[in-house]
Order: sequence, then C-alpha cells, then structure tokens
Amino acid sequence: MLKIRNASVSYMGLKEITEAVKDINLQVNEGEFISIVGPSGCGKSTLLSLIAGLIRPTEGSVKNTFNRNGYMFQQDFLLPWRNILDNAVLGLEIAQKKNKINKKYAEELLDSMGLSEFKNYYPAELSGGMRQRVALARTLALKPDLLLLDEPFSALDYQTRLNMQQEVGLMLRREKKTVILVTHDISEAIAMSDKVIILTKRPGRVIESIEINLNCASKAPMSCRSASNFGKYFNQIWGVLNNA
Ligand SMILES: Nc1ncnc2c1ncn2[C@@H]1O[C@H](COP(=O)(O)OP(=O)(O)OP(=O)(O)O)[C@@H](O)[C@H]1O
Repeated sequence: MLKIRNASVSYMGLKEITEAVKDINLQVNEGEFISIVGPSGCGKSTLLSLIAGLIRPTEGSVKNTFNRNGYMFQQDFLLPWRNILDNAVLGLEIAQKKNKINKKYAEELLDSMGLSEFKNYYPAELSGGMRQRVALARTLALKPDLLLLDEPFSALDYQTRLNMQQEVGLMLRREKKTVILVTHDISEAIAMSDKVIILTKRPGRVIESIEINLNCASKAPMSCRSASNFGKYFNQIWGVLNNA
C-alpha cells in the first residue's frame, strides 16, 4: 500500500525556491489503477518521483510498502545497439536477475504484446507503438508490484495511442497490477482508471479525487469510451481542471 500524508516538495535553486507540490494526501491500495491529471508544470512528475523514493518530501511523509516499483516514461529509452529481446531483458540484467526463468518471462511478455517476430530486430526498425510495448515488457519483466507511468503514450500518434491504451490497459488489468498513471489526457484517465486525482496548478495540491464507475461491462478502455456516463465524468473533470 502507498500512503502519502501532508507531503510537500520544494526544489532549492541557486536564486529561488520552487514549491512543486503541497500538502498532498493520497492512498493507493493493491490492485487499484489511479490516474493523476493537472495543468502543465503542476508537479505530477515530482509526485511520481516522490512515490518512487527518488526524492524525499520537504515536509510530510510517504509510506510505500510495495516491494518493487516499475517506471515507464514518455520516451522509450531503448538502446539502439541492442535487439528487442536484449532490450527487454536489460532491466533484469541491471538488477542481476537475468536467469532462464526470468528471460523466458520477458519473451512471453513480448509474445503477448504481438512482438514474437521482432525479437531479433533493432529499435530503429520498429514503430513508436511497438517500441513503447518493448519498454513496457522491459518494465514488467521485473515483476513490479507498483507501476508508475509518466505520460507513456503522449509521444505516440492518436490512433496508436488509443490502441496502446487498450492493449496496455487490458494487460495491466489481467496481471492485476497496481498502477499510477500521469497523463494530460482526460479521456485516457477516465477510460483506464478506477480513480482520477486532479491537481491544482503549481504548487500542485489534490483538488479532487473522482471514483470512476463507467457503465461498461468489460474493463476494455476502448469500449468503455462509449459508456453512457463517460461524458458526465469528462465534463466533471474538465470543469474542475479549468478552475484548478
Ligand atoms: N530538479 C528540479 N529542480 C528545480 N525545479 C524543478 C525540478 N524538477 C521540477 N522542477 C520544477 O517543479 C515544478 C513541477 O515540475 P514537474 O515536472 O513535477 O511538473 P509536471 O506537472 O510533471 O509538468 P508537465 O505537465 O509539464 O510534465 C516545475 O515548476 C519545475 O520547473
């Protein structure tokens, strides 16, 4: 479980102090899919770094009892000189966990993402969406308990982005992962999450936390976009964001 209590982060510059986030209270339970939305520069990435333990709060506390955290970013950071399989096992290598079983699991992840035929290809030979899937396989190969996704689809074209939301959303639900997704895209947040957290402009504070219960039998992000109450959530979040 993750529990953040009254946490604030300030960056000490040479000339000034930048208050990035302020008085954040947040709890994330196992298996939950949370999205964080907010205006540009409001401290979303700072909040993820705080959760991952990469930075400490200036005030307040962060208790993260998830064993392993996995990160995925807007850029895929694949190494161009390594083929796809070697990229997918890179995290395992760095963590000194590359063995036969774990390597096989990484291969299975690539298979499940439709990349079976591309294991010997190099990143430059793949499309943006395929590269992001490799980056996700590299992250999931480490079997993280908590996944921190920092705008992972924002560099993709719109159609690829929708496809990735669907594929990644379904996979993470299947694997029952706990996920915190940072995004600028309100529709993406609604289609993928159990809860949407809205931050104010900098210093980011939690202005609203909205439980999403779409009238949608499946948890598939694409079909959930046509749920009868999707528009209601969109307008609600849009309204809060515009006053944030
Ligand atoms: N290492 C740092 N040192 C100083 N200031 C920083 C540092 N990292 C972030 N900031 C500042 O903190 C504020 C919040 O930045 P952050 O990247 O967390 O916001 P964000 O919401 O993720 O931004 P965006 O929506 O543009 O991706 C910004 O004003 C930024 O300039």
